[in-house]
Amino acid sequence: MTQNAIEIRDLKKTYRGSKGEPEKHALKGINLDIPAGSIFGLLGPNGAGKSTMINIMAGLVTKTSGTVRIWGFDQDENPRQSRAAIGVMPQELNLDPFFSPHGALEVQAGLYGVPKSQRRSDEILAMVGLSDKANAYARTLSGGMRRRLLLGKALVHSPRVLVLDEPTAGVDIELRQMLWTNIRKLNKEQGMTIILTTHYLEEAEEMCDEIAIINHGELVARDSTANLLGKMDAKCMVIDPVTPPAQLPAADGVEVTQRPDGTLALAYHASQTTAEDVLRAVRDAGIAIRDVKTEQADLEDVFLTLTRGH
Ligand SMILES: Nc1ncnc2c1ncn2[C@@H]1O[C@H](COP(=O)(O)OP(=O)(O)OP(=O)(O)O)[C@@H](O)[C@H]1O
Repeated sequence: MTQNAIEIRDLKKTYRGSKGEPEKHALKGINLDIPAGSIFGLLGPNGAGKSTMINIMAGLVTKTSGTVRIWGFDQDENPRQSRAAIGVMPQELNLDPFFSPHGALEVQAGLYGVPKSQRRSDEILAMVGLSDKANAYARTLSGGMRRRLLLGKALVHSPRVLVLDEPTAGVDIELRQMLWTNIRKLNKEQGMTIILTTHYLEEAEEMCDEIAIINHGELVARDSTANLLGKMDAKCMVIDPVTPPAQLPAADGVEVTQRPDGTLALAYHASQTTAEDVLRAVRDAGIAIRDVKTEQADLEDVFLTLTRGH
């Protein structure tokens, strides 16, 4: 077994500008190793370059320069083996309306040269919960069913590495749980390396062992989820006082601002200060609390924190 499922070296992608627009440097020299057997999160704001990177791995977009090895196979030197090692569940729900789910899996298996005797279409349909729709027209499938079928299609050639581009964007809780369960199962039982892009910090926190963050085509962070979340523990408690405060609360590690609506925003780091410490500072300042809520750092804040100084 190779140690790294993916090895990316100095990967660059420049899109030519259309109609007099300047060219776009979507990836500016990425170096990244993704350990075999991990669940790896690729995070970044819109336009950061995530899809470009994934599509290069999948062989759907041509890189400008650099090397990509998938399961030890260099994409340029061993295109067939590197392609066989990876399966991709795309973001768009593009399915051929004329194929049933069973038909779609068979066609996909054919494309990858999987012999009939080794096809697992029924097993895959059962896994993604589509057995009862095996022979229905794709156009009669709901959005959630289509997404499950796309996951199934990515699995027909039993890839070592599974890439999921925004697997749970806009899906309901039930489907999200199902996708998460399936992904964990593939990782645990088959040792499949999973790479997923997501906008949801919660998803990354719950699913991923390690995370890379890209911004403007550059890698700005790469660490274990635990370490990154440690850096992302900025919280904010918002207090609505019964009467305007005579003095502002003061405590170590707490930054207080008065908002225009009369509420007090108390920013702190959960790893250093507890909510109880913050509340005590409020009470010590003689402030009676009408209402209280907490705001968590979202990906946007995390980015600001992580990219500050870059
Ligand atoms: N075919 C293309 N031609 C020109 N520019 C492109 C093309 N595809 C992407 N880009 C540009 O490259 C940059 C990176 O885009 P990319 O889709 O990889 O980002 P992303 O991180 O996947 O964003 P999202 O989360 O919105 O999918 C963006 O500025 C985008 O406008």
